[in-house]
Parts: sequence; structure tokens; C-alpha cells
Amino acid sequence: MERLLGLGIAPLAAGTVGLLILLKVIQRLRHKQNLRDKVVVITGASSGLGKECARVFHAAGARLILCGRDQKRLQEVVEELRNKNNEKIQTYTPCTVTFDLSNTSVVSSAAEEILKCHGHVDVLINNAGISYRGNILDTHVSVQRDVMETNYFGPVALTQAILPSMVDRRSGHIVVISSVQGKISIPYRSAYSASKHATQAYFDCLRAEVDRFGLQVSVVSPGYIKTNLSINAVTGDGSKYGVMDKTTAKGADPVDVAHAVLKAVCHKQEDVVLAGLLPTAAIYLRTLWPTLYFRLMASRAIKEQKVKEE
Ligand SMILES: NC(=O)C1=CN([C@@H]2O[C@H](COP(=O)(O)OP(=O)(O)OC[C@H]3O[C@@H](n4cnc5c(N)ncnc54)[C@H](OP(=O)(O)O)[C@@H]3O)[C@@H](O)[C@H]2O)C=CC1
Ligand SMILES: CCCCCCCCCCCCCCCC(=O)OCC(=O)COP(=O)(O)O
Repeated sequence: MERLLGLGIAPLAAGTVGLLILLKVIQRLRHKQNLRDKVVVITGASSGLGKECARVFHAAGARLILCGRDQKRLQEVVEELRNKNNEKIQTYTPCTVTFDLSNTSVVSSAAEEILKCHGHVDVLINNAGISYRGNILDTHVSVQRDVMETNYFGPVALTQAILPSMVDRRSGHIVVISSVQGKISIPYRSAYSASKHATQAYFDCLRAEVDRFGLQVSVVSPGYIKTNLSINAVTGDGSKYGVMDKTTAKGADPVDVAHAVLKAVCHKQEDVVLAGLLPTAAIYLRTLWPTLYFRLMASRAIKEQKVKEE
């Protein structure tokens, strides 16, 4: 009897697993199809993660609006995508809108320009950002403010300028690229980490407030990614750091992170942490045993200071 049951259950289980996998594949295809013709805005599209997001969303058939400060570099991305042949899916030549996110007074006119491209926005990906390296004791308050302007007030201003049109249409998805440092703070990153913590808080509030209009909000928090983020980082006196850190060089491939962003949009994921075991454990430790986390960070601060002095 047991053997008979076993014989019957095994194919049933295999069939169920197979069906679940098939359903998942169909669901993924449907989600990806959902991006066809969608109007997707990407800030910081001239390099790094933003550029990879442009490639991935373009290949999925989205109508892109690429933003950055440097029109020439944005145009290079447009040319690259224009020359990509995709026989399976209709693709579109992206539009560009050039503006400085840290100057909030120009953001509303940039948003108007964005909205004029296709009349609406389906997905806004707030990706642009800068990092910072410095000791709080040696950092000008103006630097703290500047990083906040680019990483926090810029995305906030752009989001609020686009939001009413999404609410009117009862449709839209807002994504923000935060960081593991939006969940935990590590030494010598005060300006950056503070801007990412503020980002997490603002977009969590936004999610709750726009849920009733049918809008989605995704906060994506990656660990290190292999981009020019550390090279472009500012230091305590406002000068450029200009170094490719080992942590950055050994970081995740931006292509993989861009695919994770696409997945977050397709699957309407609300909060995505893309990090290895240690940073993930650190996030839990910060919540569950903060005293130990603070001790570990204090010794990390001393260790890093010693390395700098050597
Ligand atoms: N690399 C990493 O290790 C990690 C990165 N992140 C986040 O990913 C996002 C993308 O960074 P990443 O690709 O790594 O770094 P990059 O330095 O390669 O890209 C940053 C992008 O932001 C744009 N940008 C910077 N300042 C402004 C501004 N004032 N106005 C408009 N655009 C601006 C830049 O465009 P341009 O200079 O042409 O204007 C550039 O395209 C950032 O938010 C970063 O915090 C999160 C976790 C880890
Ligand atoms: C239960 C055991 C837990 C052990 C925890 C040990 C503590 C380990 C600390 C790990 C810190 C991880 C920091 C990760 C930082 C990160 O990934 O940042 C992503 C960025 O945004 C990078 O920007 P940056 O400018 O800093 O290069």
C-alpha cells in the first residue's frame, strides 16, 4: 500500500513542481511583456547602473527618457541603443532631458520637459547619485548639504513633479536606487549614508500614501557595484575623491543589478536588498543587537583611520 502511495505521489509532486515552474515562467514573460511601450524615465543614465538600466529596459521594449547632466554622454547612450537590432520586439530610440538634480529650482521645468516627451510617465527610476568619503570632523557642512541635494532633494523634487500626473492616471511606478547604506551606516560615509537613510524613509512614506491611487513604489538597496561611484565621490572639502576603491572594483556586475531593477518593476517588489551574506547579516544585527553593531563599527572606524595614516 505504502509503495503504491509512493508511486502515486512521486509523479503528482513532480507534476505540481513542473506546473509551478511553468506558471512562474509564464508570469515572468507576461511581466516582461508589460514593459513593452511603457514610458520609463532613468536619471543618471550616462554611466554605471543607470546606463545598464537603459540597456535592459530598452531591450524589453520600453520608451526611454534618459536624464543626466551631460548631454554628450547621454547622446552616446542613445546612439548605442539606436544601433541595437532587436528582431523579437519593437524598440524605441530614447529621448534625453539634461539637468542638474542638485539644483531643485530647475527640476520642475525638467519634469515638464519629461512629461512632454510622451505625455505621461509609467516608470520613474531615480538612480542618479554621488557618494562621499570623509571624516565628519574634517567635513564642511556645505558638503553634507550638497550630497543631500543630489541624493535626496533631487529625487524628491523630481518625484513630486511627476507624481500628480501619475495620480491623475491612477497608474505609475516609482523606483529609487538607495543602498545597503540606506539601511545601515558605516564610518566615513556620513553624508552618503544619511542621504540614503532619508531616501528610504521618504519613499516608504510615499508608498503608503499613494497605494490608494494604485501606484507602486520600489526601494532598491544594492551592495557594492562595479561602477565609477567611488571615483566620482566627493570628499570633506568638496574635492573629487578620484579613486577606484577595491570594494567598488570587486562589486556586483551592474548588468545583474539592472536586471534586478527590471525584476523589481515587473514583480512590483516594494523593498529589495541586493547584498551578500555579511551586509545582510549586518542589517539584521543593527536591528536585533544594535550595541554590538555600534562596537563593530567603532573598531572599523579606528582600523580604517590607521590604514589611512600609514
Ligand atoms: N556603485 C555602487 O557601489 C553602488 C551604487 N549605488 C547607487 O547607484 C546609483 C548609481 O550610481 P553608480 O552607477 O554606481 O555611479 P556612477 O557615478 O557611475 O553614476 C552616477 C550617475 O548619476 C548622475 N549624477 C550624479 N550627480 C548628478 C546630478 N547632480 N544631477 C544629475 N545627475 C547626476 C551621473 O550623471 P552625470 O555625471 O552625467 O550627470 C551618473 O550618470 C547611485 O544612486 C548610487 O548611490 C548603490 C549601491 C552601491
Ligand atoms: C551576525 C554577524 C554579523 C556580522 C556583521 C559584521 C559587520 C560587517 C559590516 C559590513 C558592512 C557592509 C557595508 C556595505 C556597504 C555597501 O554595500 O554600500 C553600498 C554602497 O552604496 C557603496 O557606496 P560607497 O561609496 O561606500 O562605495
